[in-house]
Amino acid sequence: MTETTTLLDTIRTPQDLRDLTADELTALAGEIRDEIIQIVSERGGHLSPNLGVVELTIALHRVFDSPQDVLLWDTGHQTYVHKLLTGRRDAFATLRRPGGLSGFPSQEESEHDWIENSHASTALSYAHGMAEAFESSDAARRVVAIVGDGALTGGLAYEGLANIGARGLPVVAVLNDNGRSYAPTVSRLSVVEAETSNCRPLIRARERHAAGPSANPSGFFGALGWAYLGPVDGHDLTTVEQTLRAAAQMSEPVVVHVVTKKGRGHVAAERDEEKRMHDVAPPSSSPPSDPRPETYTRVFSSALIDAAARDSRVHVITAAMPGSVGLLEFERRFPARMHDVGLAEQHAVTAAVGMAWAGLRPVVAVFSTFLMRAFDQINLDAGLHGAPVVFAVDRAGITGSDGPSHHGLWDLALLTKVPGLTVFAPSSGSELRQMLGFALTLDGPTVIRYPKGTVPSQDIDPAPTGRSARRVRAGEDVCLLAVGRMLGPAAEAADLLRTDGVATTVWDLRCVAPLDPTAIADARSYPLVAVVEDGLAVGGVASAVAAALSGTTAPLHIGVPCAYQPQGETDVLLADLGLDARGIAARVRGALDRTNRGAHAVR
Ligand SMILES: Cc1ncc(C[n+]2csc(CCOP(=O)(O)OP(=O)(O)O)c2C)c(N)n1
Ligand SMILES: CC(=O)[C@@H](O)[C@H](O)COP(=O)(O)O
Ligand SMILES: [Mg+2]
Repeated sequence: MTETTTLLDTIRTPQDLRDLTADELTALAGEIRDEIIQIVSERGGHLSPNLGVVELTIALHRVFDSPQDVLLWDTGHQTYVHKLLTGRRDAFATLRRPGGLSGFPSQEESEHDWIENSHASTALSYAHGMAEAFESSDAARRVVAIVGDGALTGGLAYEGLANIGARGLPVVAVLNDNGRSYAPTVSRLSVVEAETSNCRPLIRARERHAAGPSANPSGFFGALGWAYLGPVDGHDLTTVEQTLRAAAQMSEPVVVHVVTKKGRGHVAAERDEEKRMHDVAPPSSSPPSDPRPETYTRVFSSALIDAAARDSRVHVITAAMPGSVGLLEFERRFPARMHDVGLAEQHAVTAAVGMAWAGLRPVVAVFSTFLMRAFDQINLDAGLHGAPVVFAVDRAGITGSDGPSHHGLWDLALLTKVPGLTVFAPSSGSELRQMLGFALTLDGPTVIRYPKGTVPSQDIDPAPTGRSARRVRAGEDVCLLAVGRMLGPAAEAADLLRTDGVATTVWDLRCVAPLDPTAIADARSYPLVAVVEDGLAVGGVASAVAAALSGTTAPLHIGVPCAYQPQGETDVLLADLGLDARGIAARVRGALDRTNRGAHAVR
């Protein structure tokens, strides 16, 4: 029996949308929501951002001729509808799986996709560049940037707005204003626009959309050289389409301000006060355990609350991810000391230096991958001034299904090059807790980097406090220097090596900048040293150890190649990279064999 053919089944390319009636479009929107809710519920992913842009995406693909016209999705987590309408409906069930559809746009997947990374606030910069090129070649191609209200709190977005406005390039910027990042969006430009242009709060301007769009030369966008259409109801497909068609005819930069509801059509999402079910974890394969397994993020959250209870100078800054980095309870306990600066990591770092200068003890809680855009601020605002800022760098190392733009692989290689920056890598929850308490006593900048996921069920050889590394087991053939969560696999690899008769010492480095002289002095006495890190193999901790051991044995670099790593299950990705016990042991055996062959060759 043939399965019932749905309208969605009939959409193979965006052109198939053109002939649908208004009723069919409404029915299609319902099918799309059902599909997204089903697949995300089964696999995890970004739920509410996508439910909020169903009508908008349909209208965009009816008005503009992708890929001749360019649709640039900022941050890209809200492109599931776009993927369903551009020939990927059959593959949609592979979303975020190894080898499956990416959770973000992917040029490899489709000619309709452009911006692959999920790092926010970039679309208008890409749009500026493409519009300049089309202008110079008289190419009749429209450039459309779809930017969330959260993404519009990132500084790079303003740089794009200013440049496009100054050049008067015919870019259409669709402001998808659902009032939220994860939490309610701070410093919402859309409110500024509504108030400035109409001296009315956005909520009253929402009533205005019924009167239809009107070009508005005044207001914030007008000051930057943009026309402004809206705000319009982003779920009223007819109005959105009309407004986009009006914008498509304009020969100047124009903002189309659509007001959408994050999670539209899914009651649980609409009621989720924390984050409107922005992202949903895949259902756990194991039965819920009580208590919940402890994660590094939850340990950080608890340790920070304890530190803040002891010291009123402790403040914390997040860049629009309070829940993801574990600050919700802190915010409930110390609302005046929790600062959400929006999608603005560079601002977060330098504001923290300002706080430190004025006598506070600021902590910046941020994903490793997103912190990288603030390297200059860490280096020359925090590092150069030796400011006592603590960076709680979450999601360090391989992170899993979000793929190459989310793995936190560059922090060790970059942050260990900042003079005076202390870098800790805890291997357990107790170490993380100790390190945070200790970092808040230091008079210079400190990084504590830790991975996504649960802490080891038991510490390997609980360590004394302080900065020192610690030796887990004594031996004399091989010295493994483990970084952070790599202590577990390194200790297991040591057990495997010992069954081969290879005496192996394992160090839990704990502090990777500056390196612990005790561990380095010990490592000098071994014929073979290996550094195991879930960061870049070249330029990271292993390179620092090689410099420290210079003149003696050059260490094995057991880490991640300098390449973009795919999406997948974290443990599988780590094993594929040789960062599990078997892989580490195999690398060491190989080095020993080469050493032994070399010794035989010399005789
Ligand atoms: C530079 C950067 N920092 C943090 C994030 C994590 N992040 C992903 S989506 C999101 C919220 C985006 O809000 P908005 O642009 O309004 O899009 P919405 O989800 O509301 O559609 C954040 C903070 C990111 N993608 N990029
Ligand atoms: C798109 C984005 O950047 C975040 O939503 C990210 O997907 C969350 O990652 P975690 O699952 O690690 O919280
Ligand atoms: Mg938003």
